[in-house]
Amino acid sequence: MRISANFSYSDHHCSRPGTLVSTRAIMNFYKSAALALDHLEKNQGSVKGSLAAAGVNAVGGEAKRILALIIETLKYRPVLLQLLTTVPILSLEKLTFPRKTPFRAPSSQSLVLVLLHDLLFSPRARIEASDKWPPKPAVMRHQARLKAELVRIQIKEGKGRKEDLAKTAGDGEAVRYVRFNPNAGRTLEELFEHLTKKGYERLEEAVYPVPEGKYFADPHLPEVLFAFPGNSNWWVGDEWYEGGGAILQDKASCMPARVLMEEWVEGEGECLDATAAPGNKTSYVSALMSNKGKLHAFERSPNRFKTLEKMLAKAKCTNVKAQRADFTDSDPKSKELKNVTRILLDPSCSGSGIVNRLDYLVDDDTEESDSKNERLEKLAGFQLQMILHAFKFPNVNRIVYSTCSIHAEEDERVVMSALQSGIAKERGWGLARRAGVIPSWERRGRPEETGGNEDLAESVIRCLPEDKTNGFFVSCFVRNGLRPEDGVTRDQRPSKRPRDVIEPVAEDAPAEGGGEAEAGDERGKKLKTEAQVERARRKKQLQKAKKRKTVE
Ligand SMILES: C[S@@+](CC[C@H](N)C(=O)[O-])C[C@H]1O[C@@H](n2cnc3c(N)ncnc32)[C@H](O)[C@@H]1O
Repeated sequence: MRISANFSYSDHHCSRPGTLVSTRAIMNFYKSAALALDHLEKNQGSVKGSLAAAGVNAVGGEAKRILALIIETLKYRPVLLQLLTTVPILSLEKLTFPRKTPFRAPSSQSLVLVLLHDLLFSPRARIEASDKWPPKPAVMRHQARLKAELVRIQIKEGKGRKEDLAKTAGDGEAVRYVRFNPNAGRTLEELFEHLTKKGYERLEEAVYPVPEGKYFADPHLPEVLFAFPGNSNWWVGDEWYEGGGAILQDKASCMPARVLMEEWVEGEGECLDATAAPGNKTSYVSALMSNKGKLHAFERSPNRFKTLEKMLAKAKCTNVKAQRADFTDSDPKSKELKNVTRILLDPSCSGSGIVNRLDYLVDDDTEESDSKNERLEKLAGFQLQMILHAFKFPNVNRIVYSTCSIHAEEDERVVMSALQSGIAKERGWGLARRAGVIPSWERRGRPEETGGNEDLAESVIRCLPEDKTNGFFVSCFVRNGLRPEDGVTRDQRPSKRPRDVIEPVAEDAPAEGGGEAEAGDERGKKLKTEAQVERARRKKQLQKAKKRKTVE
């Protein structure tokens, strides 16, 4: 992908000949770009679409300049974020860059990112704004440190030019993760010895990118997960891999099982993986149960069920009872399932988090797109239906819902709709607080998607490729947990206040990603999320407005 940006960011300091742009316009220029960046982080989509969606009213040359700045900032985003960890401008300049910004203002982080881009990577290497505009001096105060730090990163990465630090496709693969599986019968010490024999040295601390020939314990899941350089392949034909003792699994994909099994004690009850194939999470849950007790695994697709069976056999999971069945057909009160206390729900999703490329950013959005939105709506309806079914299990006290999607439609909005459902209220389902959901993981939910409730947003996990994982989302429902009505803490009018789930609406059952029809106990009926209701309302309004225009 190559994006042309053959114009400069002009203003009255260094403008194109004959152009005079006011200071206010320049400030808006940076703010607009930052607003669009915020929108992209939350919703993905294309850069072009993000301008309008973020409420930026720019056309022609101005829109082009803003778009170029956004694209260029995204290309350097990983290195800019790295700089912000060593030169923490956001905390050093709190007054100018507050943690919470007013409604309709860009986040401080996005604003700093676009300013840093211009200072460090634009052709003129400067922030094109008046010195009186507070964000500019706040960044400039750290100019020397930033430049020195950038040179250090450049040397460390072996890049001749700073432009070579731009993100390229495949960056997300710079780390390969291997999970140790104790079910296979060998110890971690034995794995370490094996790796030493293979020529790998274990580091005491995390270093990114992982140096050639080295590996280390992942800082968030140190007992089981190990990070290797992106180009490693020692496991090909290796006895540990073939014997199921070493499992290749992305870091984010390990999180749901870990969160599900928090404070698990043997004898508490049974566990259930509602959507199990290919079985990576199932095998991790099994390991966290020490391969004891009973773990029910549901998988609806016949082909994927075969893969699941193979995977479980290879990983030596002897406590799993796998069945090729639809989870929503299961009877929560049955003798077989009534002792289940924990459920893992990792249903089919759009998979948008797995995208490791920037090309989606420049797609034209002529169709950003009704069909895409419709697909997300269907998925969200199906995902919600799965959660509501899990809520019915009489003895379940913990349900982890995860997706490999970065779309709020499938993540926070589904969770909010589930929390607003009648059954959640009746049975006291809420969210587990951050303390029980890998609290050391920094990237949490989007408060604007939780009705402004920061505690709710904090209680869920989001991952993005720049976290050296796939894009991912993890939430954890518990009885008597945090609920939407437990205090809105953000001084902001929520952009989308969740409403009650509308149930049921007589329509065909929704189809999910794989194109298979979903069916639950509300057979032939479709549950609508708040997002779906909102979208339908907007569509109607638009149609009305169009009609009015035609008449006029
Ligand atoms: C995202 S994948 C699960 C990945 C798995 N948790 C892992 O980590 O290996 C979703 C799976 O759920 C299955 N599935 C979808 N709807 C289902 C349902 N209603 N009941 C059981 N399985 C379902 C799909 O066939 C697919 O294999």
